[in-house]
Amino acid sequence: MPGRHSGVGEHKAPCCLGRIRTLCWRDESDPFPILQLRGLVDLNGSARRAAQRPVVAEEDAARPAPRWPLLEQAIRVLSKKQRSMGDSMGGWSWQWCLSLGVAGACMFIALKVLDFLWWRPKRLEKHFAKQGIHGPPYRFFVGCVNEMVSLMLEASSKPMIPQSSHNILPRVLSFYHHWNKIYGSPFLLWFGPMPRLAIADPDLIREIMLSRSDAFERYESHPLVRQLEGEGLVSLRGEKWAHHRKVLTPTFHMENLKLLIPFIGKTVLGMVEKLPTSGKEVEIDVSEWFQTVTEDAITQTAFGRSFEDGKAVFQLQTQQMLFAAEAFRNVFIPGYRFLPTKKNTSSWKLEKEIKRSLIELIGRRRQRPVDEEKRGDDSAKDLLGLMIDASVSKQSPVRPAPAEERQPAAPPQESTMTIRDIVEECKTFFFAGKQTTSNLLTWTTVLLAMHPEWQERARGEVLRVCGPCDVPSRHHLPKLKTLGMILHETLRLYPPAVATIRRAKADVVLGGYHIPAGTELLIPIMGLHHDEQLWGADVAQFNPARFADGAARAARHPTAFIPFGLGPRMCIGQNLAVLEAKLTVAVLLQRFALRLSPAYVHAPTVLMLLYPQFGAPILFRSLNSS
Ligand code: HEM
Repeated sequence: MPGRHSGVGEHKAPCCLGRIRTLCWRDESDPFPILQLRGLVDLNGSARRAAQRPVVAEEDAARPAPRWPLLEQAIRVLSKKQRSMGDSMGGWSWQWCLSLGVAGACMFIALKVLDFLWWRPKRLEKHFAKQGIHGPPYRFFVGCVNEMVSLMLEASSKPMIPQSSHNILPRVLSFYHHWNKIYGSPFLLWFGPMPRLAIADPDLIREIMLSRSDAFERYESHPLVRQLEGEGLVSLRGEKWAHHRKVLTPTFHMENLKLLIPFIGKTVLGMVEKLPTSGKEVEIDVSEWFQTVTEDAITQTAFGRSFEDGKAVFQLQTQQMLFAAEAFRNVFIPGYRFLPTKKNTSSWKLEKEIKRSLIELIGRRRQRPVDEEKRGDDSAKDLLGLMIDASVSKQSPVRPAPAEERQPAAPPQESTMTIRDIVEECKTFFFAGKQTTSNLLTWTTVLLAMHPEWQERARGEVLRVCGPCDVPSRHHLPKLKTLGMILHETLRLYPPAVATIRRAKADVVLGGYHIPAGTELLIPIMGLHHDEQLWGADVAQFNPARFADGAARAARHPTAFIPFGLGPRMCIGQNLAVLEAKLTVAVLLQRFALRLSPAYVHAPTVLMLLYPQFGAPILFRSLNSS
C-alpha cells in the first residue's frame, strides 16, 4: 500500500475526543489512522473492509471482520467528505459534526417530547377555553388520571345509600358526574397528555356516532384490553371492519336468531331444573350463574352444529383471557407481553392450541358434503360458517345488508378472512357476547327482586302468553311487552357499557366547536341515561312504563337512550342479547319468585363493564313446590 508507514506516534488528527496515542499504519494523505494490514493475504470482501477500518490500538488489529460493513462504509465516506471539507471548516472533524448532529437530534426529540407532554396540552387547553370549554387543569404527563382514579376509588369505597337507590351515576362514573357539575357540557379532561372532551348533548352525540360518523373513528383500546377483547369487529377500523361487519351481519338478523330459541330455552331449562322444587328458598349469585346461559348462547351462535368443538375452543380462550385479565390488573410495562415469561409462554401455547383446533374444525366443515349443508336450511347461519365462506371465496357470498344498517361502501372484493381473522373474531364474539348479556340478566333480576310489583306484572304477562311450563317460543317473545319494557328500563339505569370513545380523524367543526384532529370524544352512555333534562324528574326511579310507546319516545330526545350505541358501529349482537334476556327471564318468572338476599349489597361499579361489586345473591323460591 503506497504511502504508509508504521510507528508509535501521537496522532494529531483534530478530533473532538482529543489526541489519541496509538500504534498504527498511517496514510500520509489521510489524517485518520487506518488498520494495520499485518498478516492479511486476501484483501477482498469483508477482510479488506476490516483491513481498512480505523484503529486506535495495536491489539485491535486482531479483531474479527466488522459486523456492520455498511456502517463502516458510511463512516469512510463521511471521513472522505470531511477530508475534502476539513480545511474550509477550519479543521473540524467528522466526529465533531456527528456529535453536533446527535446533540441536535437529541434536542429535537426532547423538544418534541416536551411539546407533546406540556406545550401542546397547554395550547389545546387555551384553544378550548376560548370556545368556552373548560375542565380540570392538565398536569404534566398524567393529565387528570390521578384525580380520576381517586374520585373513582373514593366512590367505590362505599355502597349505595340508600340501598334501594338507582341514582348510581355518582358512584359508577364519579369523575364524569363531578366535573360535569363543575364545568358543564362539554368539558375537557386529560387522559395522560391526550385531550378528551366529555360530550353529553344528544344532538352532538348523534352527529358523532351517526350523521358524521365518517369523521370519527373508534378509539384504539389499550393493548391489554385488545388482548382480552380480541382484534375482531370491536377493534377493527376502516375497510377491514366494513368487510367483517358485512360478512357477519346475517347471523344476527332476527329471522336467523329465532332458530336459536329452542336451543337457548333448553340451556335455561337445564339450569333451572337443577334448583330445588320444594318451597324452600335457594340463594344464587346470579352474576356467575347467568354466564352459563350466555356462554352456551354465544357458542351456538358462533359455531352452530359444531357446538362441542366450539365449546372446547372457547374454553381455551377463557384460559387465555384469564392471563390477559391478570396482566390487566398488574402494572403495565410496555412490551412485557412479548417477553418469554412463564405466563406469556403459557398464553402463546394456548394461542397455538386455539389456532390448531380452529384449523381442524374449519377443515372438517369444509369437507362436509354440499348437500349436507343444504339440508341444514332449518339450522341457523353460524358465524363460523359465514367466516369460512368469506375465507374461501373471493366474492363474499352474503347478501347485502339492509339499507337501514348504513354500512359504508363495500370494500374491494378480494379481501378475504384469514385463519388469524377467524381466531380473533371468535375471541371478540366470546368476550362481547358473554359478559354484556349476563350483566343485563343480572341487573334485570336484581331490579325485579327490588320491585316486586313489576315482578308480578311481568309474571302475569308471561303466564298469560306462554302458560306456566312451556318454554317461550318465537311466537311468544314479541308478545312479552311488559318484559320488554323492563329490559329497556334496566338498560337505561344499568347499561352494561357505560361509555364509549371516538377520536376525531381530522380537524372538525362539531356543533360550532373547532375540534383538532386526534381529540378523543367521551360519550357517557350512562350520563345520557341519567340526565334529568332528558328523562324528567323521575330519572332515578325504576319506571318501565316510560317505555310503553317504544324506546324512541321514552325520553325528550330520540338519542337519549343508546345502550347498544348508535350508527354504523352499533352493537351487532343487540337482537341476540334481548332475545336471550327475554327468554331467560320469562323461564325464571314462570317458575320462581325472586327476592334480594339479605347478603346483597347494592354497589354497582365499572371495570370495563358495569357489574355488582359484591356479587348479586338472589333468593329463588319455586312456584310449583311439590
Ligand atoms: C346487553 C348486551 C349488550 C350490550 C349492552 C352491548 C353494547 C354494545 C355497545 C354500546 C356497542 C357499541 C360500542 C361503540 O359504539 O363504541 C357494542 C358493539 C358491539 N357489540 Fe355489543 N352489546 C351487547 C351484547 C352483544 C352481544 C350478545 C354480542 C355478540 C354476540 C355483541 C357484539 C358486539 C360487537 C361485535 C360490537 C362491535 C360492532 C362494530 O363495531 O361493528 N354485543 N355493543
